[in-house]
Amino acid sequence: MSVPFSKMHGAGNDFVVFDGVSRPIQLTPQKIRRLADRHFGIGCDQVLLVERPTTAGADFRYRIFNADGGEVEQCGNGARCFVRFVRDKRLTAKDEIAVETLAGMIYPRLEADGDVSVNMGVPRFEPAEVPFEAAVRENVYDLEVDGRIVKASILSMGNPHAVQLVPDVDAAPVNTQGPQIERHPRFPRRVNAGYMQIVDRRHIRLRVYERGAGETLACGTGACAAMVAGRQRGLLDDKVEVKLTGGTLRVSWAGEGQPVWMTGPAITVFEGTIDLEKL
Ligand SMILES: N[C@@H](CCC[C@H](N)C(=O)O)C(=O)O
Repeated sequence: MSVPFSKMHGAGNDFVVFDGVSRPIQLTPQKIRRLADRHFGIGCDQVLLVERPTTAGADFRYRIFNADGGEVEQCGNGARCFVRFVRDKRLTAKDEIAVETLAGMIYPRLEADGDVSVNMGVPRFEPAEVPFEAAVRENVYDLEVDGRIVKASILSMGNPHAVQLVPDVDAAPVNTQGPQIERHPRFPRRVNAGYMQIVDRRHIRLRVYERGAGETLACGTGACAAMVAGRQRGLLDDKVEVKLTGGTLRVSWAGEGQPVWMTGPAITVFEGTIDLEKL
């Protein structure tokens, strides 16, 4: 039986989105890999599934699957597309939505100009999230990669990130070193590897080698993690524009213990139907 889907993107990070509220959608890792395949499927970085909530007070449950088929905790660009999707499909009329994710609740808000802002929650640095014995100054850790020491800020935006400072993001070894960091033995659940160039105190450039998806044109949680990492190193103000390959996001963070806010676009590219049984 064919089911409807929407093909969406947020700053070029692209998604296949299913409505699991109106009908049950059964996805397996193998089906997700096939859907995400840019030659044999629809093609996307992540598959998103909107479902009824299981938590009191939540409006929806939002599930995220990387292109490699694995279910993950959080996706920032996806959260914005999620809002556009539930509004366009008339699954809610609310502007502010309480959303259950594997990483806990998030609270996205549709803005008057069509952009979406998301309260992405409080960044975490505690040992359960950061598998290193000793914190070092400004949350920067030494990682050994190919016999060389790489300095990275390690933190969780619900999902794990390792963010490096680089002088020129265009020349950063995103696709050579990124996969090694993603699967570095220090990260048993793997990690998203970010490369941040500081332009000035209110502007950064960023590329991210995403866990389970490879380099994407934008990573929302990666943008939040990079901004927090830059703030911890004393290099950024509390409101920053993050320029990614596929677009720009606005991120603000007042400091430790406070949530990170991210604002940016959420675009529907096309809609279609697909027979999940025949994948
Ligand atoms: N593209 C996303 C992050 C998706 C999940 C990530 N690859 C992970 O495995 O944690 C974003 O916009 O945040």
